[in-house]
Amino acid sequence: MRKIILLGYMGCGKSTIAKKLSKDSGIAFIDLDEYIEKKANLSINTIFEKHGEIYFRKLEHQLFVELLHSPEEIIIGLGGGTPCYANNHTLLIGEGVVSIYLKASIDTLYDRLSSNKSKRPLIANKSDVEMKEFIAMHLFERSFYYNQANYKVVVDNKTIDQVVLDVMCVLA
Ligand SMILES: Nc1ncnc2c1ncn2[C@@H]1O[C@H](COP(=O)(O)OP(=O)(O)O)[C@@H](O)[C@H]1O
Ligand SMILES: O=C(O)C1=C[C@@H](OP(=O)(O)O)[C@@H](O)[C@H](O)C1
Ligand SMILES: [Mg+2]
Repeated sequence: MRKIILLGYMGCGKSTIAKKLSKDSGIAFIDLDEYIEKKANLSINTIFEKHGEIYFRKLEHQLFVELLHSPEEIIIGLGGGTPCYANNHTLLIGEGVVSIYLKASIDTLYDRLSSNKSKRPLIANKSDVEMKEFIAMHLFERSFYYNQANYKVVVDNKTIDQVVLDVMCVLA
């Protein structure tokens, strides 16, 4: 059954939109980060701290593939880095998969992430000035992978409901 995949940079709204889209459409959703935390019985922060990022990326790949192979139709909210490692970007296209890049500007990401850093190990210890530079560089590096998605929805200055409607239009 079809897999609806939401991807994009940290803070673009993947987890939030996946949840609301699920509520409005009746299609079940799984947030990949939450799935990883449940399977590892550890928070994302603790996985990074105790085992390191490479371990996290391997687990992320393994569990993403597991979800893609599940028999049900599901909405999957990825982590910001998922498409950028282990050739996961090649899994964003193909039969039975609809992938949507939730595209946000550096300013939108900065505004959302500056008050939401603590559970995101890649930015948790950065100052506001460092954050802005980091997001700009990192988004540039990752854009190639995000642009592999089947569709793109711009999220800047849109409410959660508006973004969900835009995603539903793509799926219709
Ligand atoms: N369209 C939106 N408008 C305003 N705030 C949003 C919107 N989408 C998400 N947010 C907020 O941005 C923050 C990051 O959202 P989240 O869903 O965790 O992003 P991601 O999973 O992509 O990292 C949260 O505080 C969330 O409430
Ligand atoms: O961009 C990344 O590499 C990451 C994004 C996070 O997910 P969100 O995009 O939901 O914050 C989470 O998977 C982890 O902290 C690494
Ligand atoms: Mg998330």
